[in-house]
Amino acid sequence: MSKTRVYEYAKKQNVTSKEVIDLLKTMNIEVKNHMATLEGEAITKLDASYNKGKSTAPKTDSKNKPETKTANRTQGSQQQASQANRGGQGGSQNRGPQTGGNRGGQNQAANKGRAGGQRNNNQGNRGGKNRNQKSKTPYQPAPVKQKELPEKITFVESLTVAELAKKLHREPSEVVKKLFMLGVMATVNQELDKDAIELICTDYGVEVEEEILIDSTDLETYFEEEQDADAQVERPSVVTIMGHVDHGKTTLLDSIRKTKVTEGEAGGITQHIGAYQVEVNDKKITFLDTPGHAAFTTMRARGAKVTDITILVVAADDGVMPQTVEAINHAKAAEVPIIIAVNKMDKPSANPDRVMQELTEHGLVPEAWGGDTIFVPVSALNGEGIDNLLEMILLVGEVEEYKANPKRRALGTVIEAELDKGRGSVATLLVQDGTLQVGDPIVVGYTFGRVRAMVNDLGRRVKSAGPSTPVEITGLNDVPQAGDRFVVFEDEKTARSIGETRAQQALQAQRGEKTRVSLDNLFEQMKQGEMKDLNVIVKGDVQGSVEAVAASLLKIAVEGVNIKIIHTAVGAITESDITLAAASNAIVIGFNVRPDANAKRAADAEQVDVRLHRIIYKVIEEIEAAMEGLLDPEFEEKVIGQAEVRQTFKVSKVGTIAGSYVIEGKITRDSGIRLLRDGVVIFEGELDTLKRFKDDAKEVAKGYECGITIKNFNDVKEGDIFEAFVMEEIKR
Ligand SMILES: Nc1nc2c(ncn2[C@@H]2O[C@H](COP(=O)(O)OP(=O)(O)OP(=O)(O)O)[C@@H](O)[C@H]2O)c(=O)[nH]1
Repeated sequence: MSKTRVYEYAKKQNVTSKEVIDLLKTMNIEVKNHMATLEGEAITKLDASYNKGKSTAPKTDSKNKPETKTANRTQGSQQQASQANRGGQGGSQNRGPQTGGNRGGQNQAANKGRAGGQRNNNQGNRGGKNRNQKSKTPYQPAPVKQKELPEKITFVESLTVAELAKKLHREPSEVVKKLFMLGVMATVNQELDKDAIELICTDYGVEVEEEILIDSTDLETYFEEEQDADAQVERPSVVTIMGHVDHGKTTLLDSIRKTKVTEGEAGGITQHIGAYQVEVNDKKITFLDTPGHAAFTTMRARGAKVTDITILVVAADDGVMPQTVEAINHAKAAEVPIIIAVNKMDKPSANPDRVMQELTEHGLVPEAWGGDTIFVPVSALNGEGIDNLLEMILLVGEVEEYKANPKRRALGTVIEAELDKGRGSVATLLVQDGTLQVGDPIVVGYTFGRVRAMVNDLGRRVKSAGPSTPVEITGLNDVPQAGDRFVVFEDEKTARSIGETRAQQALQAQRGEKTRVSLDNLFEQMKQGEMKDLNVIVKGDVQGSVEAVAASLLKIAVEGVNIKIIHTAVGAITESDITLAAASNAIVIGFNVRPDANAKRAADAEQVDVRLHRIIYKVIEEIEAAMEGLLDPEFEEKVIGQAEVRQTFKVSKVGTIAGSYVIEGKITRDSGIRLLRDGVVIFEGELDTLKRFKDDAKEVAKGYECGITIKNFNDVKEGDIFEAFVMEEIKR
């Protein structure tokens, strides 16, 4: 059954969202707010309740709701209608012949289909059953000499009658005839939409599938492709190290590399390519060795999820510092597991308990204290505890089960890239899935090429690189950017054409940047259902004011909006705050602080909304005002036209099509519809299809004929009147 949001439902019933929410409460159905989605069952219950309500209400003019009798009928027919509607609908021109003849044709086809073997899919079966039950026309043998029907046909977007006929191994004239029987007037060269194609195929008992064309230039789609679970094998975890200045990130990365990389790789010269791999207990771990969350979040801001696990380095002699907190919030925002490395344990002043205590305040509770965060005491300087840390990484990797398919064409993300005088464009790529081979045609960000040479983190030339492996490649036309995606294609021609198209798109995109959330467009984005949370970063002059602003923000209660504070800190607004905001689609609130020059530039470039205030209630007022638009708008009904039903006919999959004549005003596709019989409202609901001949129509004006079907309602009779209305918003 269909889904609808609370406010949409409320609008339909002409009541407030709150009323609906309260009613749901009495039914023990909890919904958060007016944006919540209602499932079939809830809708059914609500419908029942509202229709009951109406039955007891005194009968009023035609503007009002149906009376008891009709309310019941509405209910009863809903199932029936949704059944009929399930497979979509065909064209609905009201020139179809008598229903009897119609069914006879279908029956014949259905039998034919079955005679041709067990090729009926679900749809075919369903259709076939229906026809068998209803049909009283005797079976007529099919013409003998016809070619056999195919088992299945596919199409993209639409087909002309001639194309469809060819696919079905039938004469176009036969298909035209059949369409006519089904109430669709079409010529041989006419395009048939999906519904009409399905209608015909179901009738023939031929399976049909629409091939959806994906946008091949959107690299993201290749990352989202569904993968064969059987082909998935374990892959190394990809780890990023973060932490406060001087807490030992670089030392830790060096120490891990020194102790592990050269083992079994004697003579290998480690080379800085932005990432490296180590081997522990016969398993590999990949480290991104651009420490710090700047790189981490920059990548995420560009849409790339690269890191599987974050190591948060906290110096035991210094404890949790501002950038520690920032790193935590970055990792949390990216939903990446965190392992704590309590560093500098060799120092006499080391106080690991204090680190644990302080991190607990940020939701990172050690296992020893009943939490689930792994803490590993280490000394990056003398190597103590490093093995333990690496084992913990393997453990988390095992639990999270990171997998990839080494057999597919490679895809992944750019870690670093630069222009080398001798070698041209040089890029370090992290292969995230598949295996990258020398010679592969590749698209990287907005550039493309062929992998000319590959060098691994030990400076060795390699021919292939599997999942989670970092490699440096040459052979690209241009220099990509860190965080860009790469995808390997089957041939160079495809890679070139996709690369070139993407370069063009990038140019165009620069002109019309995509919209980030700002208080100005907040309402619009929420209305379109694009946002449920408003992410906020709060920076302030002193801890007290930051806390006060955050607390007041959380108290804002506006239906449908959830304020989520993803980061708070004392100090000026920095570039790092802006990158986090951009990556998390957040707004930044500065209380008695300003952005520094870099942050200002970044905010402009990334179009992050930064709001500066000096008085708390102004902050709250501003946010509330932005959300105000989210309150339920009030609506007023306006009747826009009337149509008279001149003829009705039933089509098994579609339901009842009402061939109608517009006698007043106009009927529009998106108008509400009310069915009047002898001046009494029989049904009120939504239009399902509005057609002129076989084409969907946006609106049909006075003096024209049209075919109308109503959602979930089939009991239409000749002489009934459709009243079309729209709800107009009343400005507050
Ligand atoms: N005693 C001791 N000193 C350490 C340890 N780890 C790092 N250090 C020292 O701490 C200082 C900072 O270490 P780095 O590795 O540069 O710290 P970082 O976090 O990379 O610093 P930034 O790159 O500036 O953010 C250096 O002087 C290191 O020698 C440790 O385990 N024990």
